Amino acid sequence: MQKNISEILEQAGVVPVLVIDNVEDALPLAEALVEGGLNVLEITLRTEAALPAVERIAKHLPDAHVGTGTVLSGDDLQRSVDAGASFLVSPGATEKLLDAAEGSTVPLLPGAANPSEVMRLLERGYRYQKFFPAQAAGGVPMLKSIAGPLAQVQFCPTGGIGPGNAAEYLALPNVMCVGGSWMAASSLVVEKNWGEITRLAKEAAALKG
Ligand SMILES: O=C(O)C(=O)C[C@H](O)[C@H](O)COP(=O)(O)O
Repeated sequence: MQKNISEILEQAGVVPVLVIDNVEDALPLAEALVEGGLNVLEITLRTEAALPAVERIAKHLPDAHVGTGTVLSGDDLQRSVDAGASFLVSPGATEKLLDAAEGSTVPLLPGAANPSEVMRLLERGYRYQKFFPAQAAGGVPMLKSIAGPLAQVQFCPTGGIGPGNAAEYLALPNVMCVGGSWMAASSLVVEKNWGEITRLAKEAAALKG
């Protein structure tokens, strides 16, 4: 259910959240990010190209840990596992999704946005959670407040995080990594500007401290 997810995410520091429109971009994009020092990649299931992209990266880039994001259902979960995803990320959590994840060997990082959601996930055994949408749901002050009563939970905040505020999140004791799309903006992917993506990835990787 969540076995090994902390090892994958803690060493990641920053997790690029990717929207891939063209499967041909998958390998050069992943290579550019790995070259910049970011080797844990989340590919959102928002495009037709997402699952073929996961397959390609899982097969050809052993240095990368590729997972899927926007996992909303048991079906999304199964298709991700079949494509070779090594972790699964959901923006929230439903009972149906959590039931489906119980039988999965690939770990799930479910999302929570407030203390009740965090507690519900804890009841289901999830000590590692995505905090989404991080900035809109209260950002760094919210995570500091949650750390009081719910200190045992480690978060990967995502949503509205960029080079200007990522370090502030990463400095919190209850943050194991942050996620974000800034180092692989769609304009850079459309231009195939892999060099700039590597440069931004290097900057992001340096934030780990
Ligand atoms: O698709 C999912 O599973 C999500 O939860 C959404 C992503 O985490 C955000 O889209 C990334 O947010 P930005 O870095 O603000 O672009």
